[in-house]
Amino acid sequence: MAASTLRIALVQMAVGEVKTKNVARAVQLIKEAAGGGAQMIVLPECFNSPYGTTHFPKYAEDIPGGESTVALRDAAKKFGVFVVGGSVPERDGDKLFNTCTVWGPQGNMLAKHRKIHLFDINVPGSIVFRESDCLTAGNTPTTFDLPHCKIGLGICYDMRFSELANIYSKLGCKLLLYPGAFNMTTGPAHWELLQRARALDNQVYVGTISPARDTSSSYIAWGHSSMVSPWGEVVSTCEAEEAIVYADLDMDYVAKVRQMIPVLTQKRNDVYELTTKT
Ligand SMILES: NC(=O)CCC(=O)C(=O)O
Repeated sequence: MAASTLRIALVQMAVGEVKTKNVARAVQLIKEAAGGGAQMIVLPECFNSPYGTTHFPKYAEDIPGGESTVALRDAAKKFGVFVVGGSVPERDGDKLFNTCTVWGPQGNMLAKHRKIHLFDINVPGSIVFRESDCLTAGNTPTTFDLPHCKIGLGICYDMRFSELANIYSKLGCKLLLYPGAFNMTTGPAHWELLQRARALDNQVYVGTISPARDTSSSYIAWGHSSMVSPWGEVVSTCEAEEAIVYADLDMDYVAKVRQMIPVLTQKRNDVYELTTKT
């Protein structure tokens, strides 16, 4: 494989009520994906806990130090891979966050992203959800570096906010990752559309990573973890069941797309400008 190519695995894992089983399953799937040649392995949003505001306080942990992120650190080191740990409910003093950690092959923590945009929606007759009933929002865009490229992180609802993706592209990211758990209302309508939009607008690869669908849970995830190319095409995907989605990302292709349609250098910063406050 060329040095500019990154083999990534998106782990759409089944998440149940027993935290220790979820963590053990994540480690097992990291091992399987590493065996499949993945250099970076990404887990879904809330991989250690069912997704729901009644569950978050019960499953929350300190970071670092909590059992779920310690298991990710150890797995990254044992299998010699980069691990993007989806998210876990994080406890920090009297506050809870929805937090993604990233681990390098030496067991070093490379990044920690707290979900910036909390999922508060009301679609009458379909779904009402208020993460802000128990979570606090993060305030900082998060990037980290692999030898292949800079990567930007968002968690689920963060994907709806194009400004965050635009900031990541402006910072030099060639890949954006969104562990997420869309549902049976917004999933079919918006999941792929948003992912392709973020990819096309910013001429980056975009990966989404969902839990597998569990029709017995109170919040039913849409699934369909996927990788989209900087051209806006879905290059790897799956349905709703547990799966590992592999994709070989060619970073030279990012440059080719940007050269052919150079929108990123054609911005009219004399007319408008994007800035970040952190
Ligand atoms: N976990 C989430 O943030 C869900 C976001 C979602 O479903 C959406 O439609 O946005």
